Amino acid sequence: MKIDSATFYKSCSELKGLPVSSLPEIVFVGRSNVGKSTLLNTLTGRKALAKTSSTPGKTQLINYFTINDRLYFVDLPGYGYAKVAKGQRYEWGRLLGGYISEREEISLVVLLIDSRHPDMESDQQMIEFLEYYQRPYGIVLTKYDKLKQKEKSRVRKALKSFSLKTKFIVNYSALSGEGKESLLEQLENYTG
Ligand SMILES: Nc1nc2c(ncn2[C@@H]2O[C@H](COP(=O)(O)OP(=O)(O)OP(=O)(O)O)[C@@H](O)[C@H]2O)c(=O)[nH]1
Ligand SMILES: [Mg+2]
Repeated sequence: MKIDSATFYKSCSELKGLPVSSLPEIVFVGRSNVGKSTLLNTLTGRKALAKTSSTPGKTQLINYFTINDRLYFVDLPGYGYAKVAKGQRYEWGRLLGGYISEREEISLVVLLIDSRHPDMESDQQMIEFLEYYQRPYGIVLTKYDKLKQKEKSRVRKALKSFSLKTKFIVNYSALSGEGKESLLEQLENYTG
């Protein structure tokens, strides 16, 4: 797909605040700090569309962006960040889990996994969750620029053992732009 326009639409702190429109939603999930908001910015070519931070836990709400006036990209709070207060973690988990399991408009979940750590338990749990609720999902390996050559061949192997139902695996670097075109091509199939 080609992105002609991308604008912030709204933030939701509760499931009942989600938009009532029936546009398809492509959702970006992953551990805190994996690069979800950064990916949204590089993918849309809008540097400051989504707020990013080097400190985990930046995105705390469900953020909607309107793409080409016909679908939404949705940026979610990350999971797996131990330093977040317990009550807050519970709250995010509830929001995240409720959204993914119940939201009918979701056409694809893009699961971002740090290419340096492809075997985190929380990511495996997310994959199980997605498969349980029969959500179509694809995997993006982020921060690919940080990998050494030797590590690159190891990553996919590690992933393949537990992510059998993924629609795609794309290597992505926000720094070099690697993976951007192939991810856009994959997303084309889920624009409704
Ligand atoms: N080297 C490198 N750094 C990246 C890449 N993508 C993201 N980062 C850095 O990773 C950090 C976290 O990025 P965010 O996009 O804010 O991460 P997030 O997943 O939205 O995090 P939360 O909102 O806390 O869940 C920032 O310092 C980014 O600059 C990448 O492809 N390569
Ligand atoms: Mg974020």
